[in-house]
Amino acid sequence: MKTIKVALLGFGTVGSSVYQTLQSRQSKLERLIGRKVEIVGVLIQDETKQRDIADGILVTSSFEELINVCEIDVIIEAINGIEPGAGYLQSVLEKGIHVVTANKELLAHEGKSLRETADKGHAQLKYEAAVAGGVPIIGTLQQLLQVNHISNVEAILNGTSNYILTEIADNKVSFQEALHAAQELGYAEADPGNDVDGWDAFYKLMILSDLLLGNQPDWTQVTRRGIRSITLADIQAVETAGWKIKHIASLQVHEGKARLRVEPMAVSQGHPLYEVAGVDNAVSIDGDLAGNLKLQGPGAGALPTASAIVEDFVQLYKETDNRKAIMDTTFSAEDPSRLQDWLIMAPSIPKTAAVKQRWSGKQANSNTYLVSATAEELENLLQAGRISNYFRLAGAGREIQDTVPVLT
Ligand SMILES: NC(=O)C1=CN([C@@H]2O[C@H](COP(=O)(O)OP(=O)(O)OC[C@H]3O[C@@H](n4cnc5c(N)ncnc54)[C@H](OP(=O)(O)O)[C@@H]3O)[C@@H](O)[C@H]2O)C=CC1
Ligand SMILES: N[C@@H](CC=O)C(=O)O
Repeated sequence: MKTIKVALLGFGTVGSSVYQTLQSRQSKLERLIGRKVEIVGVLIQDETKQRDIADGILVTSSFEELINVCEIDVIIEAINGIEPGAGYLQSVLEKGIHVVTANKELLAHEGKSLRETADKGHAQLKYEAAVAGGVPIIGTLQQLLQVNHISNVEAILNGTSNYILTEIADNKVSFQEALHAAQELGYAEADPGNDVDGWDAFYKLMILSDLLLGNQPDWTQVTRRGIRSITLADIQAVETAGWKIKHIASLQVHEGKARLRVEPMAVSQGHPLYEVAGVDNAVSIDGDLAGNLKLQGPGAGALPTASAIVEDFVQLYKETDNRKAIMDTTFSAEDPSRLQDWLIMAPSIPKTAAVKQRWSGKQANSNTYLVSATAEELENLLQAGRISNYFRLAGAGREIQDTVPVLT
């Protein structure tokens, strides 16, 4: 069984997280792909930096050394900017080495030419991580929405901008403080101007344009506005009017013509992007058959981006047998003695009931109780005919803070 040999270009926020994910998911990868995966080399810029990389893996600042010394099946690229990455990827694709990249700036500029080289070299070029971080929008559009006519895509594509707008609105921090936090969290680009001036979302929109329309518009015809000029006063005024400011990339097709824009917009409650907060990205798609679909999740950061990259990597090799289970797990029976949180509809719950009663302080009416109880205790209440209905709690707010006996 031949081992798959992988080289990483870049060992920053994304590259190091891909490294850790590939190392820690060895057995899962082997089960999915049917082959061992070995990282053979890492390209970096600064050889003096301390890095947590296992002995035996070549760490070098010379691309030539990496390519000449290591036998490589797949290159995972996570460095900044167009060059030197574009030149590196052209040369490896020519040789038939597969590429997985997170680099949207490079793809927006050179995607077409890289795809042509990949075709000639019989190599694959994958780039899920380049648009919307951990949200699988590329795969969804490529594989699952091919028959639909897509008339409208509206998306939050820059995690840093969404994070900054949310922080200013919710925590009243300054623009600079919010940007600094986004940098600390590994969300921002090496040059954060790319984020806050709308370039990053613009590049991602161009990648979507390539994918959906087979081409990009004249860049000078595309509106591109960032979030730099937005103040807390703007945000508060817009929110008072019942709207929220969101940085949105859009692609609208009308009468056979596409219009692309990147701009801060005021969105109303009920709009698919209204509730998208923090570092989350979301893509809302209108398909003529599917209707409106929305994909949402972390749009930046080490692990979500590594997730998209490693999923792409698996797709390069995944056996065609899709009946193979994705996860290797067994089933567990309900533990009747485990305390769980429930919303119970009941006229009253007797003090004698073996239920530890807790009240959230948010009861909608006097017949609704939030209780913590085991499945057995709940069953007893049901048997006693005390409960008209019950629901296990899910989502935010299920941590009940105050412990107040409900009944006297
Ligand atoms: N951060 C995120 O959330 C996301 C980032 N991306 C994209 O992934 C890529 C990497 O981002 P990120 O990890 O955040 O960036 P970082 O700045 O954290 O890391 C960049 C890495 O690339 C290396 N590098 C830079 N220039 C060169 C060069 N000329 N030759 C060799 N190595 C070089 C750096 O080397 P050294 O360590 O020596 O400085 C570093 O290891 C970018 O294209 C970014 O747009 C995509 C999705 C999400
Ligand atoms: N800087 C980017 C990183 C992911 O693409 C962002 O904030 O979205």
